[in-house]
Amino acid sequence: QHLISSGTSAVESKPASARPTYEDYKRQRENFLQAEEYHFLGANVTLNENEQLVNKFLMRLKLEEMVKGFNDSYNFIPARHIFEVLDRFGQSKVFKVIQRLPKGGVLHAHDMALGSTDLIVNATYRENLWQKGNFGVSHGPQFKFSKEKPGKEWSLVSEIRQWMTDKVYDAKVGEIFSLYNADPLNAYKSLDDVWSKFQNLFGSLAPLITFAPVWRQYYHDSLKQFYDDHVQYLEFRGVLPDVYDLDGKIYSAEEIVQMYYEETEEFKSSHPEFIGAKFIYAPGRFATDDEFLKIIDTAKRLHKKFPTFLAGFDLVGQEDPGRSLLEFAPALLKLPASINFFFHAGETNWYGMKTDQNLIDAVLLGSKRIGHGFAVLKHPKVLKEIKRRQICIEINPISNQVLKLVQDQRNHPAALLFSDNYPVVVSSDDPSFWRSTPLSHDFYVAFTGIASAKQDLRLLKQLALNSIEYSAMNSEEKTSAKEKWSQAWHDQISALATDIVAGSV
Ligand SMILES: O=c1[nH]cnc2c1ncn2[C@@H]1O[C@H](CO)[C@@H](O)[C@H]1O
Ligand SMILES: [Zn+2]
Repeated sequence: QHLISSGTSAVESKPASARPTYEDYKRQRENFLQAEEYHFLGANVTLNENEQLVNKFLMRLKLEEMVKGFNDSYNFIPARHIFEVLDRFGQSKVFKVIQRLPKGGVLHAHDMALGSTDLIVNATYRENLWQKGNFGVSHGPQFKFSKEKPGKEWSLVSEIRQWMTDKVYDAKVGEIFSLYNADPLNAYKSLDDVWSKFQNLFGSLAPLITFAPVWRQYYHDSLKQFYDDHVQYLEFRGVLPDVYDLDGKIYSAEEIVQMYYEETEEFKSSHPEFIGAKFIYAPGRFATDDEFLKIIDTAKRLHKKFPTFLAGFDLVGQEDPGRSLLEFAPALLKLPASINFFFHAGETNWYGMKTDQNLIDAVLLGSKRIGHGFAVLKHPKVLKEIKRRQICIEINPISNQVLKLVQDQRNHPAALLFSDNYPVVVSSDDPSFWRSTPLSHDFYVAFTGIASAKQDLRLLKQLALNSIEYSAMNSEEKTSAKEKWSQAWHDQISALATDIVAGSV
């Protein structure tokens, strides 16, 4: 009898008193494997002729890389820390194909860590920038834009650049605003250790990046980098820090979101293939009750002023020491139901603590998507609910590695989500701080390191489609987004197919 196609499941059928014949066993085995593939994320996707050609090529490359890794996992990029293998991505042909594919949208990324470090370096070439202190081993100087010298210990960056040389100065800035370390496994002793450096990065970067002209430019240039990585849509989280200018003006939350909105509109009109961007207001989870009252008020005001550009609300910061969703629940439940929740939850290695319980609260509070959900496998009932309610899990593989939840991507819990068609998207969280591209590095790691060796182009296509489906766009926006993505996908697949036939890829 067939294990899968016959009505009786493996569990229902009694253990055989006799052993199966070899033929029966082989047939059952065949059915078993087929059933597994049947459940894969992407299994429902069909591929046309060109896509099949690209798929065959891509799978040959993927297999080559996997066989090399299977023989010696030291050769396998996803098995190693990204900082040890950053230059190896560029040598991978699979990576090159992934770079060219339209990947849909990034639904999980953060305001001050979107664009590459170059953008931060560029900002330090602006006039009126001052610094206090020197470049140390673990931290940099303080920065500030100001018409006048802010105090005795401050010097003009333009003057320091003269004696230091631009080359040296740029390199120092690049080092300071990144978690990159050539020896990452020794550099960071624990998750808390790397998180403290990570959190400090945001703090020290803020005075540089929150200068209004830089704020706009950084966001605009980041969108361009996403676009160049074939990402056509973005939903990003932001804390809305104090943005300032040379006249001493401090911008309100509304004014900051207005800047994002204007830059997005401008970018859309100069890049017609770009679908757009939305903003998720995501202040820190360390807020006191009093601060949270103000946060709630800001969320309501922003929701009123930007009913579509504001996608929703989230809370950010290290989850283990941070306050739990349960603590905020009374206030959160009073927010109008039209404000979507996109909570970070279960970004932890702990089990049975308040952190992984955030997953349950995220579900019960009606979160539309869950950021990371790293601990979700430990909560089968949550797994059931996210499928039933179609709550999308936003996985960020490289973030999880750099922030020390997983060392070897083959151990990433999202493998289960990929094996059983869960609602899931792949995102990059803070690509700036790990020197990765807006999405290609994470897609590559997910495709080769987390997914089954058997999962193919259909997985990548499904992930792109999911990023539209589970976005905060309304149905009309989604329809037009799908058109733009389909067009780009079709064009790139055709171009790839041509290159493959010509042997030029
Ligand atoms: O993966 C993450 N989990 C939780 N918080 C994060 C993550 N990445 C960035 N931030 C938080 O986002 C703020 C900037 O928007 C930062 O303050 C940082 O704490
Ligand atoms: Zn995040």
